[in-house]
Amino acid sequence: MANELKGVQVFAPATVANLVCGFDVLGMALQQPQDVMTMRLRKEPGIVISHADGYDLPVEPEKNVAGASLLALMEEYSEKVGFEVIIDKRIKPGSGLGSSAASSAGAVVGANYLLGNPFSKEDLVRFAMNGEKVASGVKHADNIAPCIYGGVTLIQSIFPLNIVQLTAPPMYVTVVHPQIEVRTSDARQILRKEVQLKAAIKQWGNIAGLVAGFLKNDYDLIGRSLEDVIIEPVRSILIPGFDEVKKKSKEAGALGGGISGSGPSIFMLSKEEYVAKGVEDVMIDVYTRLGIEFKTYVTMINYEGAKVVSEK
Ligand SMILES: Nc1ncnc2c1ncn2[C@@H]1O[C@H](COP(=O)(O)OP(=O)(O)OP(=O)(O)O)[C@@H](O)[C@H]1O
Ligand SMILES: N[C@@H](CCO)C(=O)O
Repeated sequence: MANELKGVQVFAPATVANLVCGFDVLGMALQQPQDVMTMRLRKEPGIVISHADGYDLPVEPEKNVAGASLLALMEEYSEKVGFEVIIDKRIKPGSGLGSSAASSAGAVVGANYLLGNPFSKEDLVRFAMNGEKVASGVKHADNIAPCIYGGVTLIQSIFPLNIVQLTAPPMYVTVVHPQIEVRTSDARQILRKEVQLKAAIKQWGNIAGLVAGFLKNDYDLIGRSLEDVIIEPVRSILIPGFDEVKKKSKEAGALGGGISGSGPSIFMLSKEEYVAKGVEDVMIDVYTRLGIEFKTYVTMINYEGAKVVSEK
């Protein structure tokens, strides 16, 4: 039954995909930043998108990731419906913090609520993956799943979709976003298509170690497993200051970290808040010296996914 309310406000969190070693399979939701969306049911079918931010993103439904995700949802809904969507992005597009996923996930979470929740979370991930296809050319769910489920998620399989929610201990996350844009589509194109067996063995050992570390609340194991021998060596050259930030953050006590999603943001995990703040000082120092504009966040893992926060 469609909700008779005029509209809802939805918050959709930033996410860190890959979590260093888990390319396309692991992701985590952050408490900050979060996109804000206002959604209403329309009397007429169709999608009307507008923006309350200065990013000049497309308004055509099939070009905007929110619209593409809603079109997929509408195709499976039993009746003809229409939505109005106002997007206020607080997660900069192309940041590597799951900006596209937040719009895709937020749109389908809001629509589901307005329609009286006919769809499961897994359905919503499936719909929102159509947005990722628009943004990066490929359907992947490592930002979408944590954005919808919250916490840390594992995409065990994408076709058929199998999402595993992982428990994870509280962690502080320090993020630096150098203000350069790295498009996910470009950052995927530069990757090698073949992997050496030796590197693959190292990588799947690290993925298994990281998942075990989360489930066992074992911070040392988490730290030891935050290593990527396949993707990071190729992509990190797109991010000035990457090696220095990583090295000095670990010296400051961080468990470890790496490229957030496809970059350019870098994230580091810490067990304690004072360490996370010391890591932020490291990041500020590196990017100030490099003369590159940047933004930092000290935040935490977010155990909640995108949600309706108020009815309007
Ligand atoms: N509503 C939207 N929000 C964000 N990006 C959008 C939206 N609609 C279309 N796009 C397009 O998607 C691209 C941004 O997605 P991209 O995946 O490159 O960045 P990201 O989501 O910040 O990074 P990552 O997926 O690595 O975390 C841009 O080309 C942008 O124009
Ligand atoms: N797994 C994706 C996340 C970015 O959207 C990548 O690294 O390309």
